Amino acid sequence: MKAVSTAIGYPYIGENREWKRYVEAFWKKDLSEADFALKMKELRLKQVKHQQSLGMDLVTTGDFTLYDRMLDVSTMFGMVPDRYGWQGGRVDVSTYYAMARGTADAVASEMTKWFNTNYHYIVPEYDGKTLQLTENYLLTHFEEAKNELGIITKPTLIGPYTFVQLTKGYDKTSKAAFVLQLISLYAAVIQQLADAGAEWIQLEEPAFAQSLDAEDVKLIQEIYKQLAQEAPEARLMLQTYFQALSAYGELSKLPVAGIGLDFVHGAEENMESLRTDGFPQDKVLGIGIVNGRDVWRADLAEKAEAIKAVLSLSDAQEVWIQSSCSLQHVPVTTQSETQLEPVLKNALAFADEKIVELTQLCAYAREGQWSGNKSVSESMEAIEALKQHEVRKNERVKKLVSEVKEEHFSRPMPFKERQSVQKQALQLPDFPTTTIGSFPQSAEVKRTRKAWRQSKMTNEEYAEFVRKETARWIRIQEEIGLDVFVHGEFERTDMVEYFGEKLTGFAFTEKAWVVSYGSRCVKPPIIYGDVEWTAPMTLKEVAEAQALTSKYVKGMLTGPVTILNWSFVRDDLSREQVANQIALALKEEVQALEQAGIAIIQVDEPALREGLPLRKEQWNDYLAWGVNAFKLATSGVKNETQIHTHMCYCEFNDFIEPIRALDADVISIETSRSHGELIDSLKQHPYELGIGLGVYDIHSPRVPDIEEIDTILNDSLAVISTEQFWVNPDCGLKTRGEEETVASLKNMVEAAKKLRRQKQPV
Ligand SMILES: CN1c2c(nc(N)[nH]c2=O)NC[C@@H]1CNc1ccc(C(=O)N[C@@H](CCC(=O)N[C@@H](CCC(=O)N[C@@H](CCC(=O)O)C(=O)O)C(=O)O)C(=O)O)cc1
Ligand SMILES: N[C@@H](CCS)C(=O)O
Ligand SMILES: [Zn+2]
Repeated sequence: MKAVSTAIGYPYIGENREWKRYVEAFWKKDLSEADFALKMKELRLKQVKHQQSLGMDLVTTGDFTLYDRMLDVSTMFGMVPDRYGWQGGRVDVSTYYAMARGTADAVASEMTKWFNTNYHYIVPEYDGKTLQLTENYLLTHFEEAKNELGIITKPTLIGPYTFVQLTKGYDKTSKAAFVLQLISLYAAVIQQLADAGAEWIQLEEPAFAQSLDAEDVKLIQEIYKQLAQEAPEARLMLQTYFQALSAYGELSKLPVAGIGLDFVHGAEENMESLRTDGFPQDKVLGIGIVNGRDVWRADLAEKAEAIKAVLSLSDAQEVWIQSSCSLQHVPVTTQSETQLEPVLKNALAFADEKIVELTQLCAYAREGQWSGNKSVSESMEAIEALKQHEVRKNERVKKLVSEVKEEHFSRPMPFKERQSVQKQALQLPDFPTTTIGSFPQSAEVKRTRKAWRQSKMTNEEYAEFVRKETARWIRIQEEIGLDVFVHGEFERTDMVEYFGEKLTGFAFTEKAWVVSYGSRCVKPPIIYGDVEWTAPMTLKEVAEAQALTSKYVKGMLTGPVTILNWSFVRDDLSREQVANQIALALKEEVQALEQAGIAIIQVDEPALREGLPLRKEQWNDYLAWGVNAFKLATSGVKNETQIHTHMCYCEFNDFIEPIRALDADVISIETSRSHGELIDSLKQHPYELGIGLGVYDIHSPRVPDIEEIDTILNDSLAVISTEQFWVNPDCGLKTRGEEETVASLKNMVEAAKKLRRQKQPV
């Protein structure tokens, strides 16, 4: 039997985030377009060569992007909305980045979460224009690897069904025209690749793992039938991931040469499908066996058993031993980490280490046995050593978790009554204005933090810097005229990493970056032990800020589910158990803030929705414990204390009920890029708690004018009453410049004042 090692994709940022530096240098005009193109090409080739040097049999191309791979497909097919002034032909790099980031004249395209990950893609917009093949970038990437390195790679692109599912702008009537054009263009791209010598072309179809109805299955069958007819020579590898393949019986018969299944996140169901329906003899089976979503070293013996079990059910003549999904969701290599304690480091595997595991498992699959390989026992020992680590044996945490009772999950007074108590206590004006938490992380803020981290500054000097920056922004907020202030989060690198550094059970890394959106990266902490609160984490900064003003300063915490979903999490406990540990730690912080006189406390949960399973039938289970974890952290406060939460980067239209279940007194949510849709949704599902719909997009340097905000506010009045109405931007302002932030917020405050005048009884 033939066995091939491969990965669905590889992280493009580079070991030292070189990719990010080049992209941002180009944006700042520190790099010319020609030099930028050259640097990108060098990086692509380096990454292909590197993966081959690790022993991988079949390296992927097309997993590299200048911003986002969904945007790559949109622009390849000429799906460029008119507002960017594109005249046809090749989509130049400035139009490409205009779509991603917006310009002074044109708002950016919408951005949202990629399935259940912390990666965000640019939502394709279909506006009825005829699609066209502008440039086959996949061919360029394939040919450069072939010609310059002599490596025949496997080009990959987001598959047509997933692309259609994630595109906005068509309706029932225009869908058929859109899909038909799209298939022909996909076929043309694929055929060109096959003609150029690509032996395999990979189509990524994570949407095949979502819940599919009969109509979806029919559409998929039509798309793939048509593709096979139009590109008959191409060998297509259909990759599904993040869950088991839905409608396996029908979809495993699609006219493709191979199918990849996720045997990590959909293992049981995929195994059951193999047992029931078998695997087509004429197809290659992709066995997604090494977890592309975690950072843990694989237990090779266990994985080998799993491969054996799959093989016994499939009878495939050729298998690919591959990652469960693209490795873009994990950092590049553990070798860059110099500070991690050995027991932990030894139990970790990032992308490069996972590739080595794939090659080892592939050799096993090929030979049917381990041949003189120490890796199996080494992996078992590393995992066992971590299991026995003291950090997993915290009796205080175990006791606290065991003492949690039903009453800890809810506030004693229902919302309506709390609302009047809080109205009385807080005495805020109608349409109170506020921000989401962070203010610009200027170059000076980042430089100072870097100097402190490198011990070039004492703790006291750094704390004094943060205090001054906070005080400056308290004055700025006073000048702007906001009603509820924030301290600005200047002490934080990242809203999750910061808490990870303060709580026990977390490890943080030096270079373990993954892309979150565009060039923005995050360094998820690693939860490897029991999570415990040992001392206040945010109190000093918030209390100092509060002492500087008579306005309320919101306490600012990241919620338990967001900390969980944006970290790499130990796999020996359930996610629910870890969420409850985090919630109990946050509960202590909430109480510390309240005792210090902080009257409004915001607990952000932007990642609650992203954690939803791909299958709708599994949503309730997840939401039950997710919502409870939030309530566990926030319900212990007095009735007068106002709990806020915040969410962003997601579709809220089907999420109003879970938001209500949080029972937060106020939620601020991102809506400016999809305001109309949320208003429609709120019409259908009235919401009675406090709510602030984001009034401007914070991803773009563009300053919204008063009229624009005014329109959004007035539209919102159709679904939100004065008693519950808050005014705020979409999200935190850490990525923005100071000047544009102040100008935007002044306009926001003016628009709120206008609304107050408009609503005043005459
Ligand atoms: C709200 N969002 C978040 C998500 N996930 C998170 N974990 N956190 C989030 O806030 N998911 C959804 C969204 C995604 N949004 C963003 C927004 C912005 C960023 C971002 O700006 N990332 C930064 C890295 C942040 C950070 O940790 N910065 C460090 C500096 C690290 C660094 O690069 N230092 C440089 C020196 C810098 C200098 O000299 O000026 C170096 O060491 O060389 C810090 O602030 O100290 C990014 O740059 O990408 C992410 C997600
Ligand atoms: N409080 C955080 C939330 C981001 S989702 C911020 O303002 O950056
Ligand atoms: Zn946000």
